[in-house]
Amino acid sequence: MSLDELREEIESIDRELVELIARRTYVADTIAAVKEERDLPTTDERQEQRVMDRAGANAEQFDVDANLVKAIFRLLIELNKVEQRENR
Ligand SMILES: C=C(O[C@@H]1C=C(C(=O)O)C=C[C@H]1O)C(=O)O
Repeated sequence: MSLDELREEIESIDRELVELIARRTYVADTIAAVKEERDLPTTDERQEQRVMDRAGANAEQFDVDANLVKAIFRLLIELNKVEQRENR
């Protein structure tokens, strides 16, 4: 594969990543509505821990750096909480 072709592959993966981030964020909107209905706080630390543990396990399964993947998930969780707070 040429450098240009490899970069095209990266470009396509980057687009998919953004699409997945958008989908995760859209779900947060629905979660915000459910939490508001049930009078629950935006932050759920036990759920965050489950998400982080799962991210670490998935990283190991795919042989990528677990700390790096967890850092990305920390950002995704914060993004979700900002979105949820804006929607309640
Ligand atoms: C999405 C939720 O809200 C928050 C965001 C989370 C996430 O982005 O995974 C996890 C827990 C909550 O602090 C949830 O409660 O599931």
